[in-house]
Amino acid sequence: MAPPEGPRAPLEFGGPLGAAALLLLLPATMFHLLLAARSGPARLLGPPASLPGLEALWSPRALLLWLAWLGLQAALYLLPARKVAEGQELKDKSRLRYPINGFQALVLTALLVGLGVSAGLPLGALPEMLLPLAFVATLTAFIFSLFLYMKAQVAPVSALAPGGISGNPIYDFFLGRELNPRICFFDFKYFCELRPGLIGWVLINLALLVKEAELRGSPSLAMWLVNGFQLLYVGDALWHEEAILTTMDITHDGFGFMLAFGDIAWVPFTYSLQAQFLLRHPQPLGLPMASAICLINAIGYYIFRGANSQKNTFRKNPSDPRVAGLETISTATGRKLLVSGWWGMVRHPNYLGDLIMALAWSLPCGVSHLLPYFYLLYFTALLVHREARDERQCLQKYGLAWQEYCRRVPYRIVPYIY
Ligand SMILES: NC(=O)C1=CN([C@@H]2O[C@H](COP(=O)(O)OP(=O)(O)OC[C@H]3O[C@@H](n4cnc5c(N)ncnc54)[C@H](OP(=O)(O)O)[C@@H]3O)[C@@H](O)[C@H]2O)C=CC1
Ligand SMILES: CC(C)CCC[C@@H](C)[C@H]1CC=C2C3=C(CC[C@@]21C)[C@@]1(C)CC[C@H](O)C(C)(C)[C@@H]1CC3
Repeated sequence: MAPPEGPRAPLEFGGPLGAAALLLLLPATMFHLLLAARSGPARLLGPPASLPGLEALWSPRALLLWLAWLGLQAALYLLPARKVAEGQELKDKSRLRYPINGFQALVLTALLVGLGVSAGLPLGALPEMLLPLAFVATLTAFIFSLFLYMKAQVAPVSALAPGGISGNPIYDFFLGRELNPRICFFDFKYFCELRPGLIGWVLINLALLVKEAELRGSPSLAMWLVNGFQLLYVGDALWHEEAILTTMDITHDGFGFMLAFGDIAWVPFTYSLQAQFLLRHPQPLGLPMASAICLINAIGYYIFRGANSQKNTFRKNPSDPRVAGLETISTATGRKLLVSGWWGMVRHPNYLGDLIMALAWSLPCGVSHLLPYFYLLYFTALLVHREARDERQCLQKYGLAWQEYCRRVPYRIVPYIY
C-alpha cells in the first residue's frame, strides 16, 4: 500500500547509501569477529589471518540445526502463557496482545538441553559449528527481511512504522516498513527480539564453557564469570519481558533487516565474543580481581534494573507507592516525566548501568587484546546514537516540557561527563 503523504521522519544511518553499506558491513563485521576470536593474534583491527572457503561456511547440518532451533523457540512461544500483556496504543487506537512466556521458554530450553546432554548430545561440538551457523543465520535474516518487506507492501498504512516509509526500497528494507508484522497471534518482531537470539547467545556461551572443560579439564574462572554475567542479563530480560513493550524497538521502529539480522544473527554470534575469545586465549584471573569485576557487574546491574523498573512502574501506574513520591514535570500530552530518582541523575540512567555491565563482561578477558572489548565499543556507539534518536523523538512529543527536563537534568548518560 502507498505510504501516507505529508512530513516524513528524517533519514537515519546516512540514508539509502548508508543503509546499503550497512547491509554488507554488519555481516562482514560479524564474520571478521568470529574469525579473529579463533585466530592466534586475535586482532580486532586488521585483516583476519585467513578467509574461509565456502566449504567452511556452508553445512547442511548447520542449516538443519538452525531450523530446528528456530522451530523449537517458535513452539515454546506458542505454549500457553502465564499472562497475556497489552502493548502500547497504536495509531488506530487498538492494542496488540503479547504472550508473556519468555522465561518459561528459557527454562524449558535449559531442561531440553540438559536432557539432550545426558542422552549424549555433544554440546562441546557447537563451537566448531559457529561459522556455518552464523552463515545460515545471516542467510535467514536476508530471506526473512525480504518476506517482511513484501508483507509490508500489502499492510494497511496505519500499520507502517514512521521511519520505514521513505519510498527508497533499500532504505526501507534495511529499517523495516511494518511496525508489528504478525500472522495471527505470532508477532515476528517480539518473538525475534527476545527468543532465538538471546537464548541462543546463552547456549553458545554454555557450549564454549563445556568445550573449555573438555580441553583443559575444567572451565576457567574468567569463563564462569562471562557465562554468569550474561546469563543474568538474558534471564533478567526474559523475566521482565513485558517491559520490552515500551522500548523504541517495539513502539517506534519497523521490523526490517537491521532488527532481524541484529536479533537472530548479531546478538548470538557477536555478543558471545568474550567466551569465544576465552576458549582460544585463556586468561589467568585471581580471586581479588574476579571479586572486583563481580562488584562492577553488580553496580551496573543495580543501576540498569533500578532505572528500568522505576520507569516501567511509573509508566504503568504513577500512583504506585514505589514511585508516587518522586518529583515530576507535567507535559502537554498528559503524561509526566520523572525528574528525581534514577531519572533525575542523568537522562538515560539505564544506558549507564548497561555500559558498566558491558565493561564487566570484557574485564575477565584481561587487557592484552582489544578484541573482547569490541562489545563495549560497539555498545557505546549504539547507545549514544540511540540516545540521540530518543531525545529527538521526546522533544517532538513533549516540546517545552522536554526542554525543561533537559535543563533540570543536563547530563545524558554519564553524570558530569556526557
Ligand atoms: N544490550 C543491547 O544490545 C541493548 C540494550 N538496550 C537496553 O534496553 C533498555 C531500553 O532502552 P530504550 O528502549 O532505548 O530506551 P528507554 O528504556 O530509555 O526508553 C526511553 C523512553 O523512556 C521515556 N522517558 C524518558 N525519560 C523519561 C523520564 N524522565 N520519565 C519518564 N519516562 C521517560 C520516554 O518514552 P515515553 O515518555 O513515551 O514513555 C523515552 O522515549 C535500556 O536499558 C538499554 O540499555 C538497548 C539497546 C540495545
Ligand atoms: C546490528 C545493528 C548494529 C544493531 C542491532 C541492534 C540490536 C542487536 C539491538 C537493538 C535493541 C536491542 C535490545 C536488546 C538486544 C539487542 C537489540 C535487539 C535487549 C533485548 C537485550 C536485553 C535487555 O534487557 C533489553 C532491555 C530487553 C534489550 C532491549 C533492546
